Amino acid sequence: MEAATVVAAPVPAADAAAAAKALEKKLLALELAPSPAPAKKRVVVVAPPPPKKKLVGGPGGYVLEDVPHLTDYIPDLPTFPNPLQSHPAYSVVKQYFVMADDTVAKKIVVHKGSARGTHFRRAGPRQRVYFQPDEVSAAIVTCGGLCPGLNTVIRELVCGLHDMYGVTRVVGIEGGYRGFYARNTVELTPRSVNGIHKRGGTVLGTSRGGQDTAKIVDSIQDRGINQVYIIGGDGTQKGAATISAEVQRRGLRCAVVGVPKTIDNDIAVIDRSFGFDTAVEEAQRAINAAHVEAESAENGVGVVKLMGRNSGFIAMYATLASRDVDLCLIPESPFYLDGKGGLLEFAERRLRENGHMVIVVAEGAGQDIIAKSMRPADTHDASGNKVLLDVGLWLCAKIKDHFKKKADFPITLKYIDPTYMIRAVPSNASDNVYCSLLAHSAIHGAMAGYTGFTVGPVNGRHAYIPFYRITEKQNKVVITDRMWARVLCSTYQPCFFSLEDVEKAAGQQDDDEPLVPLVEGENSLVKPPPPFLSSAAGNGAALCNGAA
Ligand SMILES: Nc1ncnc2c1ncn2[C@@H]1O[C@H](COP(=O)(O)OP(=O)(O)O)[C@@H](O)[C@H]1O
Ligand SMILES: O=P(O)(O)OC[C@H]1O[C@](O)(COP(=O)(O)O)[C@@H](O)[C@@H]1O
Ligand SMILES: [Mg+2]
Repeated sequence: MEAATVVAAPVPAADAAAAAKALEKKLLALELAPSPAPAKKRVVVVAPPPPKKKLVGGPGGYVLEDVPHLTDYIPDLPTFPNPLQSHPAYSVVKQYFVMADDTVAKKIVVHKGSARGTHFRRAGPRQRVYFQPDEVSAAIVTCGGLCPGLNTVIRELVCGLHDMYGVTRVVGIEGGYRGFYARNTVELTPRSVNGIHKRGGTVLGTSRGGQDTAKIVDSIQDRGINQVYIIGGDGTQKGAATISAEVQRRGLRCAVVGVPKTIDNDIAVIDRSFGFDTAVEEAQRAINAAHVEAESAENGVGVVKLMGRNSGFIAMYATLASRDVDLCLIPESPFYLDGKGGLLEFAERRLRENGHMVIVVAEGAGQDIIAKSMRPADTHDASGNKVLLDVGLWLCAKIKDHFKKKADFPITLKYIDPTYMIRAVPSNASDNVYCSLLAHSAIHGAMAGYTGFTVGPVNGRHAYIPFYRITEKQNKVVITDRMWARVLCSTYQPCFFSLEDVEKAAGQQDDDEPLVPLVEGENSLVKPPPPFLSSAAGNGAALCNGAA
């Protein structure tokens, strides 16, 4: 690679302090808010200031958003030849080691004349490592909600460390973050984890909340742990970032590595999260059941609730895969029930046309509209995630009420909530392979002395991504992207968009993607909208009414 300039961009301490203060205020407000079922006591996270961002510039607008390295804060660390060099399986592999300065482009589609843009450090084994196998003491922890593949990642971390690098000291932290200081560790060996990938859940247990960074790092220090593998979602990765910052502040020779987990696929930057593929596949069984029930009844309605707190990816992909779904509702796309272009009008029309319909609803959909007719629970879980109102039950009640008023139109509605069943299954074949690659990439990074990163595929190539990149925003379905259009096109459901929704979605769209000027006419989403899109509907704001 061409000569690069190192530009260290410090995150202002004031920002970190303000963020910690805002979080404290938020948590305090939650603590004071009346709540019918108070959540467990939450621990306020007083985060150490995050380490400086490592940005490396190059020609043509090339930017490497690099990850920290142990040598950034511990000079003169000795290095050793990578044991893979003499490994019978790997030594014959041509070009097994990655080039030291290989990077992975965040954007794979380029436009003529555009800058080379953001890159991340390529994952993979390096020729020199910063740990001797017999001095490694690794710990693995799983946090947050369950997700298919957790056990596979645990297994592959243990076996990968052992088989590739000869590491024998690996412990599991039980019950999530709080297990660092509230529980004993459990020894993990290739033998003890051998068959765990065939089981759902996590053999280590998991939890929400219980985040005390200082105590966690005390435990890391006291136990002599020098590689920590933290498997979890967006909340967990935020926790990992604070742990990593504290480890660096204390000058510990300890690599802190995040492995992204979330069934919701809501983690930014990476192509997808493990368990998502399994979840979409498993969701098909519920949708099939709903379809069979709906088809077999007079005016049958099958409603399936799927997971997706803030991001509707499971619902969207399950809908596209199934082809039996008439209506897909996701958190990112607000909807309304009554009036022209509303959900109930659409349901009636679809039932009259087809005699049955299937609705897939993500658990985070319609929260605003439900809150208008239902007292919000106004409570958060131990990690600070908002507890959702049950959109599935609410929607079923609304549909039943609507058709009850129509004596000549009896319906049969069946509601299926497979959410926890889906989350509890073991990962499928493709997720299993993916989990192995994630685990191996994580190990290579830690052995090479990198720290403070989450591992994951970016445009198909595994990369080391700084924590701040993963935690700064969630991955969401962009309703003005082509993928959501595919859903609308396959279901012929109303799009319910208001101009406000479109503008909001446009703000979430990738800045790097220029709007292609149409050869003829205007882009339909650029104001003013064509007359057929602006027909005032139920709430007077819908852009299109789905009268397909
Ligand atoms: N902003 C945060 N800072 C530090 N730790 C956090 C933060 N948010 C969540 N955590 C911790 O991460 C763990 C998992 O978070 P949670 O949101 O429940 O699940 P997930 O990681 O799957 O999103 C919990 O132990 C929680 O205390
Ligand atoms: O009942 P729980 O354990 O709080 O889990 C419910 C939540 O967990 C999830 O499955 C995954 O969320 P996380 O990735 O944040 O753990 C969400 O879809 C869902 O809202
Ligand atoms: Mg989460």
